Amino acid sequence: MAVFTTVTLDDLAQWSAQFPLGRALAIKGISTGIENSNFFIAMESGEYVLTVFEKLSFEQLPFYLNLMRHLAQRDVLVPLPIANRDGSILNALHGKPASIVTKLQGECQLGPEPVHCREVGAMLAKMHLAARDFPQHQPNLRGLNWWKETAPAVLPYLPQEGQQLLQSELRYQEEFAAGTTYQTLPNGPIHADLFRNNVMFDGERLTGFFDFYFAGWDTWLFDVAVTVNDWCIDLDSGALDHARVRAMLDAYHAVRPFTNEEQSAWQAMLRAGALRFWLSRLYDFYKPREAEILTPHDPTHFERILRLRISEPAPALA
Ligand SMILES: Nc1ncnc2c1ncn2[C@@H]1O[C@H](COP(=O)(O)OP(=O)(O)OP(=O)(O)O)[C@@H](O)[C@H]1O
Ligand SMILES: N[C@@H](CCO)C(=O)O
Repeated sequence: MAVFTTVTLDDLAQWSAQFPLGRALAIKGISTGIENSNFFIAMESGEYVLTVFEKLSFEQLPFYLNLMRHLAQRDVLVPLPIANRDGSILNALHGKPASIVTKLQGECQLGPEPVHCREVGAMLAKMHLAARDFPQHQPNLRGLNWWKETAPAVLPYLPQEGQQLLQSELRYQEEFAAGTTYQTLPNGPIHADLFRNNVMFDGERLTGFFDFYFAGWDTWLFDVAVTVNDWCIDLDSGALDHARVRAMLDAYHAVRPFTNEEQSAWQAMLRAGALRFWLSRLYDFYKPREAEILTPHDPTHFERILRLRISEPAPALA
C-alpha cells in the first residue's frame, strides 16, 4: 500500500479550503505507486488526485508541476495542477509538499495494441513541441552523468559478461554523446519515463500522460527510444513488435517529422534507453535505499533489451 502519510477526510477538509474546489466529500488512498502517497479525492467540483510527495522537495517540485501546467494549458493531455487562491500549486500538508491535480479518466493499458501505440506516439510528439517554450531548465537527472556515477557502484555485483557489456556500452554512449550527430539532435523537456503504467486510456482513447517526476531536458529521440523500448516490445523476450513500432513512429512522425540526423542516431538512442533502465534497476536491486519496502524491478529485462538493440539493426524511424 503506497500511502506513507495518512490524510483523513477532516485533514483534507481543512487543508483544501484554500482551493476553489468546494467542500471535500471523500478521500481514498491509491494502492499502486511506490514513490509518493496518492489519494483520489472527491470535491464538490469533481474528482481529483492528491499527492503528498515523500522524497521530492519544495525546491525540486516546481519544475515538474510547472511543466505539467504548461503542457495542460497547450492541450497536451496531462493532469493539471490546481492552484490555491494565492496562485500556489505546491502547498505543505502534514509538513510535506503536496499538490492536487485533475484526475485522468480510464486505466493503464498494460497489453497495448498498435492503436494504443499510435495514440502515444502522436501525443508524445505533441508534448515535445508544446514544451519547446517552457522556460525552466533542468537536465535529465538520469542522463549520461548519472550513468557514469552509478555504473561503478553496481559493477561489482555483475558476472564478468555483464561487467563487460556495461563498461563497453558506457564507453560507446560517451563517445556517441561527444560526437557531431548527437549535437544536432533536437532537444527540450522530455517525460523520460513514459512506460505503460504512466499513460491512461479510456478504451482506445488516450486520456493522459502522468508521473512526470523523471522529466528533464534531453533529446526528444531519447524519449522516443524509452517509450518504444517499453510499449513496442514483447515483454518476455524484449524483441520489438514491428506493428506496434510502426504505429508509434509513424504517428509521432506525422506530428513532428524526424530529421535525417535522428535516423543516424536511432540505434544509439534505443541502446541508451535500455542502458538507462538497466542501470537504474541494477542500482535499486543492489543498492536499495534504507527502509525501502518495494520489490525492485527485474534488471535483467533491460540487459536483454540492450543486447537485442545492439545486435539488431534499428527499425526505420520514418
Ligand atoms: N492524475 C491522475 N489521474 C488518475 N489517476 C492517477 C493520476 N495520478 C496518479 N494516478 C493513479 O495513481 C497511481 C500511482 O501514481 P504514480 O504512478 O504517479 O505513483 P507514484 O508513487 O507517484 O510513482 P511511481 O509510479 O514511480 O511508483 C497510478 O498508477 C494511477 O492509477
Ligand atoms: N519505469 C521505471 C520505474 C520507475 O520510474 C522502470 O520500469 O524501471
